[in-house]
Amino acid sequence: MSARERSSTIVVVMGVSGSGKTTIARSLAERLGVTYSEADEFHPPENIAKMESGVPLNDEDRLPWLRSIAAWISEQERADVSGVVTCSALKRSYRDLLRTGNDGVWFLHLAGSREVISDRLAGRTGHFMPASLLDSQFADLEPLESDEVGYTADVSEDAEVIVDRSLAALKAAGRREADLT
Ligand SMILES: Nc1ncnc2c1ncn2[C@@H]1O[C@H](COP(=O)(O)OP(=O)(O)O)[C@@H](O)[C@H]1O
Ligand SMILES: O=C(O)[C@H](O)[C@@H](O)[C@H](O)[C@H](O)COP(=O)(O)O
Repeated sequence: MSARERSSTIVVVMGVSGSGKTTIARSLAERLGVTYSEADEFHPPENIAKMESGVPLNDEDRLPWLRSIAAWISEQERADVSGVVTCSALKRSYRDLLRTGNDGVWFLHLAGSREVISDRLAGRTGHFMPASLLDSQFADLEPLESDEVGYTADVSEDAEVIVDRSLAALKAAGRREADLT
């Protein structure tokens, strides 16, 4: 389907662990009135166990996980349904995999300093991801590039401000869902 024919949008909320993906994605999905999905639920159990034990995932570990998320996105697009999904999508090659064949993908990168994000992880409880993996997340991170469709938000802002700015960026990009908010 060409960009002109495309009508649904899938917002992929990306960034390192603790950047606010879950917080922002939930709120964005609610404001847009669209379906929401959490990337952590697509990990095979061995990936979760690996992260829990303090070992970062590598490209090989992430491949089946990214393929499952891409399949979810394709399903929404085939049904012409819009949605929001969290996915760290740290590397450009991961994002290429997610957008290939999925014309409606629009990335929202939650970008911030190691200091701010590490403070937030220190305050988060009940999550399998250890804060000790944050350095490896930053080492893998390749920020959203200028030719990639989407928007980069500053995580030091309040969540409501990030959501408002993201909705404005979606609207500026001509995505119909944002007109309804
Ligand atoms: N913009 C924000 N301002 C302040 N705290 C935030 C913001 N976004 C997220 N948080 C808090 O930071 C922590 C990590 O956010 P979370 O949504 O779990 O990130 P991720 O899903 O990327 O790991 C949570 O405790 C959350 O409440
Ligand atoms: O690619 C990865 O290394 C993981 O997907 C990782 O980026 C993700 O962040 C974890 O699943 C932790 O979950 P949170 O991002 O929700 O902290």
